[in-house]
Amino acid sequence: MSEAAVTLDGWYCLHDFRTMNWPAWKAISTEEQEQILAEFHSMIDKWEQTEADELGSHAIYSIVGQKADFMLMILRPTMEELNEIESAFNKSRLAEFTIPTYSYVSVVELSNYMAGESEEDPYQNPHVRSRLYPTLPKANHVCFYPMDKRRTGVDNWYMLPMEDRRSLMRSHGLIGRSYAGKVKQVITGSVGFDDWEWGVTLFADDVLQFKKLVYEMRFDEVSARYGEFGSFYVGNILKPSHLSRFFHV
Ligand code: VOV
Repeated sequence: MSEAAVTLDGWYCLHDFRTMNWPAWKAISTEEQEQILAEFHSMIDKWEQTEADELGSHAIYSIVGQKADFMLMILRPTMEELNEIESAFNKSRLAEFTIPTYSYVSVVELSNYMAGESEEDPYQNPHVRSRLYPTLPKANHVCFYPMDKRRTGVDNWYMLPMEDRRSLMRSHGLIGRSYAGKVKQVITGSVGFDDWEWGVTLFADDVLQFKKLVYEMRFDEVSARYGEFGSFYVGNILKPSHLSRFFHV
């Protein structure tokens, strides 16, 4: 049996994708739309307070293409809190005008492939903590997709010796690092939680950097040989101050 990777696990994560029922939204009065958006704004105000208190984080992006109109990404210390937020949104008036199209449940994950031999408790290390409990960047763009590592025939990631996986991940990390300052990644683990093994959420101010990074990684062995990918979602930041423009019909 291969040595299992040991993970450090941070905040729980929900990606919630919604499509707007624009015909229904258009059918109500402007006044009613304003009341509904005010309720949504007060929900976001609460999330912002939680983020300021460093007890969670969130991101709201409009999604380009027909897979969804917008995405809520929520990070919280417990699965119960994620569920409460999801449920509060579903009970809000705005939700009556949305159609759920996709969701993803996971937890922020760091693996020990790059970890050194240290006696310290990684959960006390400020750098590790900032990655396990991140304040999501307010970058112009987001890119989300779920992925697996292959388990077929000779290409079985889970049967590779730890040392081989470590060296493959080192090469992966080097490519990633060359995008420092351009793309920020949040890797969330979802084994036992959702249909794929990881969620990959990338943030960038220049949307083209997603394509460049993902493409470059396709040629790197860990992605070329072992990566399997789900649907990609790409979008633009939806700042609270721009919500009325987004919902204006
Ligand atoms: C923005 C750049 C970037 C950087 C710097 C980076 C670095 C690193 C490091 C150093 C490590 C290992 C330690 C840890 O931190 O966990 C990882 C880990 C991981 N990555 Fe990564 N990755 C990036 C980016 C990045 C992308 C774009 C993808 C998608 C792959 C692709 O082909 O589309 C990805 C995937 C992953 C996954 C699924 C894991 C977990 C693998 C496992 O088997 O456990 N990742 N990653």
